[in-house]
Amino acid sequence: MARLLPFFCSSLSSRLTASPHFYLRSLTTLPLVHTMTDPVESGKRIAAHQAVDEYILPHHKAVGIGSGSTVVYALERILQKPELHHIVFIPTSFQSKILIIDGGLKLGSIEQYTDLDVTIDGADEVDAKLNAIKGGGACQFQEKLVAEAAKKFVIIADYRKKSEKLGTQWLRGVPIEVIPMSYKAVQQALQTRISAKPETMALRMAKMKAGPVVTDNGCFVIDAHFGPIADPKSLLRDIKLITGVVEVGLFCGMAEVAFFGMEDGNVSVLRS
Ligand SMILES: O=C(CO)[C@H](O)[C@H](O)COP(=O)(O)O
Repeated sequence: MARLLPFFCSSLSSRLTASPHFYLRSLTTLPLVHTMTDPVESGKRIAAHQAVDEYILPHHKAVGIGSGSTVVYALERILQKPELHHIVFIPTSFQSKILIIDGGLKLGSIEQYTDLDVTIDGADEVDAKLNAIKGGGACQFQEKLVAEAAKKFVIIADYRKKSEKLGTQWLRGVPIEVIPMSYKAVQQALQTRISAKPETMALRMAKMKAGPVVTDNGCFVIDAHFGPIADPKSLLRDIKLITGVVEVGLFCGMAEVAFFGMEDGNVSVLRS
């Protein structure tokens, strides 16, 4: 686990380019380090462990697994609980598929399992009404698909993600997945056709590769920052109506609960 941490402390883009086998080997073969000095990593872990303990239960049959660095701690907890190992786990990205496989857990697909007991996932920002910005790892389409298939959608995050209003903590913008040939048209429409104007907007570029980030679905991502978002649902609706938009990283009215690992070592739980 200790070797796993520097990898996940690195930037989102390097997360996408580094080999997932690196941390999965660490997850399954290295002794776990139980004392953590980094409050962010420790926050992710305590939130993830408590959420798994409360929401992933031995009678469950199919569970969705989100993407990102916090989800690794959910997998860590699942691996510690043999009574959960009969469950089929449904990934939301290449990253979470490899996590499930290398953890020796049962892998299913969203085509096989359309009704899930619960989906557990990280987030980039969560407001007081449990609306969330997601897609920092460019996985928002599959994450939304798998979250919508679940009876319960559970968010796990560290204290930095907790906010009163979306757009005030996560300043990189709302991730918008688009069909590649449409990215210019979508950028133009974002400036002219929706009521909330983006303050900043950029095509997400890859690191260690010339050109844009390409999602697991072969699409591009535009990050559009709108400042504090007054009405996340109506912004979501407006953006989705733009031709070329595949999915928007605004998850409105979906989460049943969010677990935030706080700096003081406690977990703050926000329920709907
Ligand atoms: O939405 C996501 C990926 O598309 C992640 O869940 C989100 O970016 C949070 O990541 P992390 O747990 O690494 O902070």
